[in-house]
Amino acid sequence: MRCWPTTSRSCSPISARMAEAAGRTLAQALREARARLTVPYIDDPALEARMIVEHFSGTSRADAISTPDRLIDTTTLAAIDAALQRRLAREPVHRIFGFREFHGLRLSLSAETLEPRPDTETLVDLVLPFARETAARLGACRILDLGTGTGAIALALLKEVPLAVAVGVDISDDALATAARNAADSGLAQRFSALKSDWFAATEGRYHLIVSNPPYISSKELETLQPEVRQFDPVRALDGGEDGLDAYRIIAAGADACLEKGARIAVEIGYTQKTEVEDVFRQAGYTMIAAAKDLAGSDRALVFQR
Ligand SMILES: C[S@@+](CC[C@H](N)C(=O)[O-])C[C@H]1O[C@@H](n2cnc3c(N)ncnc32)[C@H](O)[C@@H]1O
Repeated sequence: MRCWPTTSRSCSPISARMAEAAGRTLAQALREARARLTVPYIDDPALEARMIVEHFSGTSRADAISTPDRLIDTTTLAAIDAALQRRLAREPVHRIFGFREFHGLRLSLSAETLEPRPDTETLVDLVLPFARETAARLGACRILDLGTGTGAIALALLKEVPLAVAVGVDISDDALATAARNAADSGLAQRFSALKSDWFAATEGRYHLIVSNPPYISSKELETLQPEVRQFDPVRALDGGEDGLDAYRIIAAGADACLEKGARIAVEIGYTQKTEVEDVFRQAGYTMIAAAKDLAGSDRALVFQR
């Protein structure tokens, strides 16, 4: 662009305004987003930049390769810019989007739901054969999901086991509303009930399978969590009490009254907690019959039976 000698202003503000008015190409938007996200606390800036740009521009990886020169309009650029600012303020990408994929389901998030983690799919996969076998043998599998949050575990099991029904318990009204919405959005509402309860306090009936990813971080560890977790996941979903085991003790002590004969209890655990959680359930009369590690090779899910 030509700068007229009669003006004392430098060229760049005019260039910036013109570029803004004209938008950016997809390749430019991706490059700029990656550069902005290149900060010490983001492990993979290229990946996160791509997720944000693709989400707000409605483009795909294939578009970035086949049509890198396509123009991104200024409204979309403003949305990308706002998302990048939120990410730089440590908000996780899926919180910014408002949803997260879990076991093939798209789950909405809300203020009081934990963002479901891929590690939790380990628990789902570990109990699926039992849920399928129970449903095939009895014509039903009744599942109780304690601390359901978005409904992630219960809904993933319902999706895979058409004869199963589930009750998702939570103490948070916001989480229960989100779980119910996720059930409806996933076409699973007829087999899912959201129940407000302090663990077992309001539950009724007996179940073939209890599943839970309870809060399991010790209270003193909470302060050491990265800001993405500490500031954006609800504390009630994280805080497991002084030693992180409070919820396991409550579940182990209260499960018996809710279990059918031969029923199982499956819990997610923190990667250092296998022995302690096994002890908690052993003292309550249960035997550990299966355990699984997550994709990183850490202990992640345990299954118990009387
Ligand atoms: C770690 S989050 C798990 C959420 C979801 N199941 C998942 O795996 O993504 C724990 C959940 O337990 C719920 N919770 C905490 N205290 C509870 C209580 N006393 N009774 C019932 N649910 C509780 C929280 O609200 C939160 O949704």
